[in-house]
Amino acid sequence: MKFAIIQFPGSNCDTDLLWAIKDIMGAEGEFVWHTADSLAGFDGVLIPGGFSYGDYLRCGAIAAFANIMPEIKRFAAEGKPVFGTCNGFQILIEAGLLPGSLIQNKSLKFVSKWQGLKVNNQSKFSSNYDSNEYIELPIAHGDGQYIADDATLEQLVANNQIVFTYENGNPNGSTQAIAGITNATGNVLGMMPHPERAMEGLLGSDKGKKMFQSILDNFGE
Ligand SMILES: NC(=O)CC[C@H](N)C(=O)O
Repeated sequence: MKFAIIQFPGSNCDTDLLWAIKDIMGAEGEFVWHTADSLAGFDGVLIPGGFSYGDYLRCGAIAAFANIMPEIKRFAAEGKPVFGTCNGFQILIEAGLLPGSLIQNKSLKFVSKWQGLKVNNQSKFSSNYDSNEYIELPIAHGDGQYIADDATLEQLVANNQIVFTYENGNPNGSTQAIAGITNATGNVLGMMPHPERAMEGLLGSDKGKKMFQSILDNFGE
């Protein structure tokens, strides 16, 4: 599979994502600048973290109108995998590809640490994990508090769209401790934690690998 890693002014985990998908997972990957208008030849989209456009207006709000976004929306509508971590999650929400909102952490403070998570393995992005597996991944954000109206939350639960929830503390005050969700059709995933920073034991953990392996297994030929 060949993945497009979308770069915006202010992206900062783009190289980590490319390294994760290419060097660790052995798939193909290439950077795509936000002004591009085609994803021809790609099988998946990875949107990195960072501070696109300096987080101005709201995190992800300006990136959601980038030239490449209509193409990412087409890609998502065709059922191809679209993944966003941290600022990538914020961009997917601002673009309307995922429901709800991400607002400032309840503490009003930026939080950067390893965070416990529980994994729901009933998704195409998590099927390689054990049922309810406990993992720890790095988080680093100021605006990670997930909120949504009651109808949206009910739909997320009923449709099994909540993939990652915080365990051992809720670092940003997210509703129902939500850390990552998919869209209704299960091919777009956004999450605040950074699996691309947990790809080998030497760096603290390789628990992020199962997420990328799930994408390769479930969306590859
Ligand atoms: N690490 C990130 O991607 C940060 C996301 C966003 N800029 C925030 O502070 O919430």
